[in-house]
Amino acid sequence: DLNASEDSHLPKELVEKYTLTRVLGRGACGEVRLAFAKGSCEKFACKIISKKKFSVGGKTPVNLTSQVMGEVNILKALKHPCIIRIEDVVDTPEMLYIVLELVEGGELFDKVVAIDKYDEATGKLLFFQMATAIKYLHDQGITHRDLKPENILLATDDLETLIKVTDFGLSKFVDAGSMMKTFCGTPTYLAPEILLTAGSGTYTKAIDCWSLGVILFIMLSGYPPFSDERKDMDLPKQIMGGHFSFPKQYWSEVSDTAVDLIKQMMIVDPKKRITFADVLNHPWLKDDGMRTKAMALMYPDTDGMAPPKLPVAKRKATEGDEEPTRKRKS
Ligand SMILES: Cc1n[nH]c(N)c1-c1cccs1
Repeated sequence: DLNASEDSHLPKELVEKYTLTRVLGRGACGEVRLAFAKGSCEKFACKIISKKKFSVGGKTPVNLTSQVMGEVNILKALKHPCIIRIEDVVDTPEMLYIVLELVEGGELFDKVVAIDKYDEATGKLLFFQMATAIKYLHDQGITHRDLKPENILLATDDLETLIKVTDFGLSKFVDAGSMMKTFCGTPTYLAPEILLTAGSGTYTKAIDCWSLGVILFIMLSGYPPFSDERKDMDLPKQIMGGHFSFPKQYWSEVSDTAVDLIKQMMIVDPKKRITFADVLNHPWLKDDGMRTKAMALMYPDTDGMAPPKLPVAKRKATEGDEEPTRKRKS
């Protein structure tokens, strides 16, 4: 728990509204603490980001802060049952505090480790929610850029549960040295074009499709398509060459339709890769029973009937849109 001295470092604007307690997790951009709203005692997850990550030579460029705040305000406007909601943001010269919706089912990553792998029906139910959430983000002009099982949270401990995507849209700011950070971790979920175009920074929303294809591969088999344990080929070469397979030993119980979708999501050439609109129309997801269950999880108060689709205000063109764009100079 935070002791008084740590608490004293928190900004007044945060402390007057929330009590921060134990650490829930540590992400790439800082730690996440359990927070209680004063008065209602409603529980939240407070992400604490040190701006030192953005700073160049110890100074945080003012325009970068306003860009981050601009981005955070766009994210605050997002509203989807499978996307973690931003409740509040407190900005200070040194730190950024983002108060987020709390879910208590843990990370997809830990669940797959615990159960070895998902049965196909449950994997499809969770994957459909993820694809729906990312399609919504893309329709708002936002590319996630860092999809991995750690950024997919589960609402409950049940196998068939609502999922929540988190950590979207901020990654291009938090790791200002994004090229460094992008390449300092293991590129398990990284699309080949990021490795192939390193330095030019051109990328499109299709990178999210690749990453979600890798996640689906892992959910249905229990192991990753690319591994740095391979002796004959290093990880970047495996990814850029699309060197992955579906050995019978692990894939005999998985339908050909599911395998076909993974293959289409993990096409190396982003121009040939399936789009999210087509993912959602793929035969594997043409499953009314699954969709009824998903709708009931996403819209529980409306016996699964989705609310009417409201016209979405298109964001100005920004990074990650269809045309390959130059990544923001870091
Ligand atoms: C965000 C968020 N909402 N609900 C939880 N458990 C989180 C966490 C992210 C990272 C560690 S915990």
